[in-house]
Amino acid sequence: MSILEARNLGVKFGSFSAVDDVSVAFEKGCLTSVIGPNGAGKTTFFNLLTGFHPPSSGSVFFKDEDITQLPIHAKVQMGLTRTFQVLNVFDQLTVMENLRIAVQRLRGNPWRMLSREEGFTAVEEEVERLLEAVHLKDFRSTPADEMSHGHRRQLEIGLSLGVNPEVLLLDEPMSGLGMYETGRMSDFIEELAETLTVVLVEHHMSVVMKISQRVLVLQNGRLIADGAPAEIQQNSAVREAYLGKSFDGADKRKVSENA
Ligand SMILES: Nc1ncnc2c1ncn2[C@@H]1O[C@H](COP(=O)(O)OP(=O)(O)OP(=O)(O)O)[C@@H](O)[C@H]1O
Repeated sequence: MSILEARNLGVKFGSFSAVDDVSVAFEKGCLTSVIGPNGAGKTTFFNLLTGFHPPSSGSVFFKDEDITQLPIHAKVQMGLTRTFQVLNVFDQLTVMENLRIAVQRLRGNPWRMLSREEGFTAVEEEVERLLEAVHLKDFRSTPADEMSHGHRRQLEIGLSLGVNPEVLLLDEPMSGLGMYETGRMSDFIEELAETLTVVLVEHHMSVVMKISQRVLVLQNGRLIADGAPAEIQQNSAVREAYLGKSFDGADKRKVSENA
């Protein structure tokens, strides 16, 4: 069953098509990765799906409802959320404080809610659930800026989980991580995909090929391939898009850059 769908989705910046007539239905429960060379349109595609940029053409459906014109917060409330390439956490606040803000934001007026004991307890229970979900219980009192980049990324995902999403779009969650933390993030994303529909933009090809059930390939804003990882690795158009470099070669370069 499709949970999120792009129908003929496109956006132009002047005469330049950053995303060009992309149609794809994301299956519920499937971990799908979106890959493509730099500038292929991956982040712009996420922006169109989540409403951070209005499309020039086409539509977005969530559970068969046309959500193209809905404001971002309405899409989030429906269960569609995302993370960004640039880390978005409150650096000076502890892990718990960051998560508490995310939970309170979801549950309406934080001050009115906290004035009631049962509201306060519900928030704290939810914060505990999130701490557990993102494996940061040991860091509950640590300010975000004192943690490793990988742990900060986990926290950021925790902030997104605070809105109880059904679909989570992750934009380069392994960017800037060393090899060890990349492996840990890969395991974490697989774990998230056991209960959520995850759509991942990522440059680490070995991770993409290992954890994805489906891979979409964008080039110059167009969807040029869609299939299982093994099919994508054999696809000549995809190999051409990556300038003849093997996926492994591209990946090793990226990992060593980040190590
Ligand atoms: N607001 C904008 N105005 C003009 N051009 C834009 C805008 N946003 C993106 N672009 C252009 O659209 C193209 C696609 O950009 P996008 O960031 O989506 O690519 P990407 O595949 O995510 O790249 P990367 O892998 O490097 O993050 C690029 O050429 C970019 O310069």
